[in-house]
Amino acid sequence: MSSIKIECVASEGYRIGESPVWDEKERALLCVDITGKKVCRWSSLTQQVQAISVDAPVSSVALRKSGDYVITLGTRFAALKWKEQQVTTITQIDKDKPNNRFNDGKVDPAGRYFAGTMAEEIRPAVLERHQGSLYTLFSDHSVVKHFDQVDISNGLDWSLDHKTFFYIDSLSYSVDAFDYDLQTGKIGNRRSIYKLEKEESIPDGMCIDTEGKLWVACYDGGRVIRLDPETGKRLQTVKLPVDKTTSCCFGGQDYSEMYVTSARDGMDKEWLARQPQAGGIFKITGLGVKGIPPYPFAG
Ligand SMILES: O=C(O)[C@H](O)[C@@H](O)[C@H](O)[C@H](O)CO
Ligand SMILES: [Zn+2]
Repeated sequence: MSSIKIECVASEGYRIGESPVWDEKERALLCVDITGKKVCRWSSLTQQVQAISVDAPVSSVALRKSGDYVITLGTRFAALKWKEQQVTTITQIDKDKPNNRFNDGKVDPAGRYFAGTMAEEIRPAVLERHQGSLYTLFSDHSVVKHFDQVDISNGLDWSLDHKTFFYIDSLSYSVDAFDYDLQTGKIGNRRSIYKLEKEESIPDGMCIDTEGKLWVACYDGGRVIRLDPETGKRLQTVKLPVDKTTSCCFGGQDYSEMYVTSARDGMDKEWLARQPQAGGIFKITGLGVKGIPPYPFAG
């Protein structure tokens, strides 16, 4: 049995830290602070964070095949050049919904950028319901909407055989699966594979490991849970020293470390005093399982 170690590697105190992605080339962890309107990069070599401020809530970041990054910014898909600190809009969605913004996003194994939207929150998990949709940005920069009526579009990933798409609409308290067609990027046959237990609270970001098991960050649950999508059983719980754990990814040497982002929005003074690391980035080692490299956007 391996021994699990949890370390806060960046205590920047992000308002809503999200979308951790390992950038192997830079040996760095990318992430965003959604309401803090920042894209951040923590270098494992220097242990320092660099941040680029942007003009709207930035909800996810992904690698790009041609180098640099793509982001979801407000209701836009955009390109981000890191060195130049330059943001260029690729395309805009939800134009008829001025109160919407993108939330979590991730690139599929064929290089398409999936990301969903939600209404802006009044406070955590309180918002106008059913306003969100799930979108895909293709490499030719065309966009497809898969479905609407989403509350809080969140975690997403693909099975190792690329035949299943996993997805979380947070307020359904469920982790769902769809059949996935890698050739076309189409999804279908939605079903629930896991319903969160009360103390697990709200399902948020997620990622898959090399054994095909899902890791889900539980917002207000202060933990990540490992699920078997085949049996619908929870296999493991790893608790963190903060309640608002938002998302997770694997990174580091051979993708053997897990990185977990967290938030502090919605916490009062007393709560923050009890959890001074809220909004930090955590590194978990000793899990005894690895992840897979993130796919870069092909466009
Ligand atoms: O991190 C996200 O994905 C959202 O943008 C957050 O706001 C939380 O998930 C939400 O508050 C929990 O329900
Ligand atoms: Zn999220």
